[in-house]
Amino acid sequence: MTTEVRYRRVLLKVSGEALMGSQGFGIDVAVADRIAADIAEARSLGVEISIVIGGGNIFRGVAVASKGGDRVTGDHMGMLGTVINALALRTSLIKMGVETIVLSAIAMPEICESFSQRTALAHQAAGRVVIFAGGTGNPFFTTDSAGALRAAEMGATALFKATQVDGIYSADPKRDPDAVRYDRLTHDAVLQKGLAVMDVAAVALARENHIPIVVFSIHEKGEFAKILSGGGRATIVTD
Ligand SMILES: Nc1ncnc2c1ncn2[C@@H]1O[C@H](COP(=O)(O)OP(=O)(O)OP(=O)(O)O)[C@@H](O)[C@H]1O
Ligand SMILES: O=c1ccn([C@@H]2O[C@H](COP(=O)(O)O)[C@@H](O)[C@H]2O)c(=O)[nH]1
Repeated sequence: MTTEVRYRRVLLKVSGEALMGSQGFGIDVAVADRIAADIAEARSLGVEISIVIGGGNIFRGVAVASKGGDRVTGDHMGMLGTVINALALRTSLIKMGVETIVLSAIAMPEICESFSQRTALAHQAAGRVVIFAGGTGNPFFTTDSAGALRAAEMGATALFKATQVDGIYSADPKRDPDAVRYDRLTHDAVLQKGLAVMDVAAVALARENHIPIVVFSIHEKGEFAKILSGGGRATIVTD
């Protein structure tokens, strides 16, 4: 079915941290299944969706660096965590009947195919959901930057960040109860105000490629499809 939607081709950045549910670490399969159901619902609107998955539920390189360890090794560990998450989300999507392929920025041919833009576009054209694992494949980046990068490479008309909060605030709402939520912002304003919901490199790359960013809560069931259909609760960042 094809319905009237805000965006026809989107890159969805899924929070790794959200995957752990209330467990405190790792993957709660029920949460992965729920996120997969939301993706399947959005797809049924006729939207082409590719996904970058984070790794915050498993490992972040800065955790090693903050304890005096080697940042690059820590980042390698973080990127490997995103591959684990990608395999879990693929399993959940396949259970929902959604044809899904994992492409990794770091070659591991026994486990999944390697990323190339050509391969990714071919899978997308064949109607598959593509999950990009391994971030950008480089240390000192995040999966938000990978999201902006893959959005540009896939010709996505929006970058959706499905995260722990329901939009962008004047400060981190988890730390500042007086933080005020924005409905709309420009890329420039996000950068100038130093709003840390996404890293600077990701916002700058989206700005350069005129890709809107949509920040919404991953915890609200059905929100992804609602926003695509013109409703829902999100902060929308445009030029
Ligand atoms: N100005 C802000 N507006 C909204 N959230 C903010 C802001 N500043 C900081 N944050 C925090 O940023 C977090 C989202 O960033 P982050 O990418 O680290 O998490 P994530 O989406 O769970 O990703 P992952 O687990 O994949 O790394 C929010 O949960 C929120 O607490
Ligand atoms: O391009 C990338 C993407 C990620 N990393 C490392 O992985 C972890 C997990 O990613 P999150 O975006 O924090 O969810 C990240 O902290 C980095 O350590 C990377 O090195 N390069």
